[in-house]
Amino acid sequence: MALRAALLDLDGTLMDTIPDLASAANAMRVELGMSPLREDVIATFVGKGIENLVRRTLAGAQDAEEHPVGFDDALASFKRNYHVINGEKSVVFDGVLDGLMAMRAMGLKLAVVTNKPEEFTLPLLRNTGIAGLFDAVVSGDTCARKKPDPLPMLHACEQLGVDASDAVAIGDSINDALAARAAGCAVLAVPYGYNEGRDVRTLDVDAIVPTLVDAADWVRRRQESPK
Ligand SMILES: O=C(O)COP(=O)(O)O
Ligand SMILES: [Mg+2]
Repeated sequence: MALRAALLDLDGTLMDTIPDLASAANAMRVELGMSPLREDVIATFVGKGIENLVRRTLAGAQDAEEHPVGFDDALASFKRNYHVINGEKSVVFDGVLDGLMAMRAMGLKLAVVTNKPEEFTLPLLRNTGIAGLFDAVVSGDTCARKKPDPLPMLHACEQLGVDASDAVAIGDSINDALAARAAGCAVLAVPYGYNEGRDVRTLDVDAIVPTLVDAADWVRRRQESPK
């Protein structure tokens, strides 16, 4: 079967959002009387949604307690700070616009499937001018469960009116790879994102593509000789 849709991860795949996420995370730590963390350390905390980012930032480590003391205040502080700077230093990665346009030209429907909550996702897509390229947006709080659960991928396919087996998910992390596999989608990974600090070569994916232009080429080849 020919592919009919692509499901794009946001943080680490479409956009480099680490400068803004790290600023908000560090503003939160400073408000709570803690010292700021290095940006590259905070980058390893991104991927499982902002509640996890806040937990990990409070702990200064990936393994964090489920309900640390002061979590609600910390989350409120993070959100307040992130609303102020969301998008300020975030940039669309090289190849994203050309890759998305190539996929659209091939007739694919496009959706964003991100763990970022909708209140941050929608303004970010609008302010960077790429919102109009997508037929659907599934955010971290759209469904009852986030990636790595398959639900957001399945919901995006439903919104686009395609079977999950006719969609390719493109992401930067284990959360995308697990969700896409469990949903029955094809799955590609980009190597330039975050993946919680791990090498993307450890992921179970159909291919690693250097950019979204290469992802579009992979789709084109697959349409020419379907499996
Ligand atoms: O919010 C996160 O933790 C990561 O978001 P993503 O799913 O777009 O990578
Ligand atoms: Mg990501």
